[in-house]
Amino acid sequence: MSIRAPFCASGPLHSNLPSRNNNVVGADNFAIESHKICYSINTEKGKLIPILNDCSLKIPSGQFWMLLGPNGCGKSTLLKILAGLLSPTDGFVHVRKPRSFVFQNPDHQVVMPTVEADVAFGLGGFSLTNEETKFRVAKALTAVGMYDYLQRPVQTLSGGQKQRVAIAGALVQQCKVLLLDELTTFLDQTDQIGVIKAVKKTLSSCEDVSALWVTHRLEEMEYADGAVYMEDGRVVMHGKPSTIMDFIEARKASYTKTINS
Ligand SMILES: Nc1ncnc2c1ncn2[C@@H]1O[C@H](COP(=O)(O)OP(=O)(O)OP(=O)(O)O)[C@@H](O)[C@H]1O
Repeated sequence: MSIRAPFCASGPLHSNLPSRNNNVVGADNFAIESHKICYSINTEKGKLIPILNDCSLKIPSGQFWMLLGPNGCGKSTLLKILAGLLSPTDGFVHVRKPRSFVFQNPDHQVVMPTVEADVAFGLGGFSLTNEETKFRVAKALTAVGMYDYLQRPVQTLSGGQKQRVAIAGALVQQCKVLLLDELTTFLDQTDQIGVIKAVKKTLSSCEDVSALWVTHRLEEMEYADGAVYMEDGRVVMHGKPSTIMDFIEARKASYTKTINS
């Protein structure tokens, strides 16, 4: 799993969980599939706090999906489980690999002085020649519309540009699934649109890459192929964006109240 941040998960994913028939879960046409995931936290006083309950979803390969729901409903926790950063207490999860998790804060993403070096950083363990590295870096930066910034110092980039470089850092490792945690939170409106369009374009140009994008912004749904809606630690529904929008519209009063609180 590729992750461009201060902590990292390694080893086989959830090897303690039951394996299932491939016809039911983990089939190749789904990039992400979870079945009845539960996640609880043990407090120091020995109290068990349930965070996720029976979360099941299926996201087809090559698609761009959104994950929405009120504050505290469990979106980030679910995303971290899909990324392998947390292990579920119960249930089954299958995510195509390699997969990459990109964080909310653009300043936590970039680790090297120039754009080119930063994107190449993720190829450290790949034993590639210089030419191969340069080719892959150029391809990843082109996919997110940042090739012209190859030699730029990363500290001179805007937040949205840093996010796109972070996404290129994931793509350069030929990841199959991008897990994106509220990337537009710290960005101004132009950068927000720039990043979401870059992800959308990347998915059209890179064969078979899927993305799950956590957001609070309903206007971003116009870019989605599908959406997952959560409440109180549960996946309430997932499917076509229009169906999810209708559902949220019907609940808008409570949804708006919680996301604005
Ligand atoms: N380590 C933890 N200890 C205690 N509670 C936790 C912990 N991690 C998450 N929670 C709780 O689990 C719930 C879900 O958190 P999570 O961050 O997944 O929600 P979210 O939907 O991403 O929220 P937001 O939209 O505000 O980012 C919240 O009530 C949160 O306080």
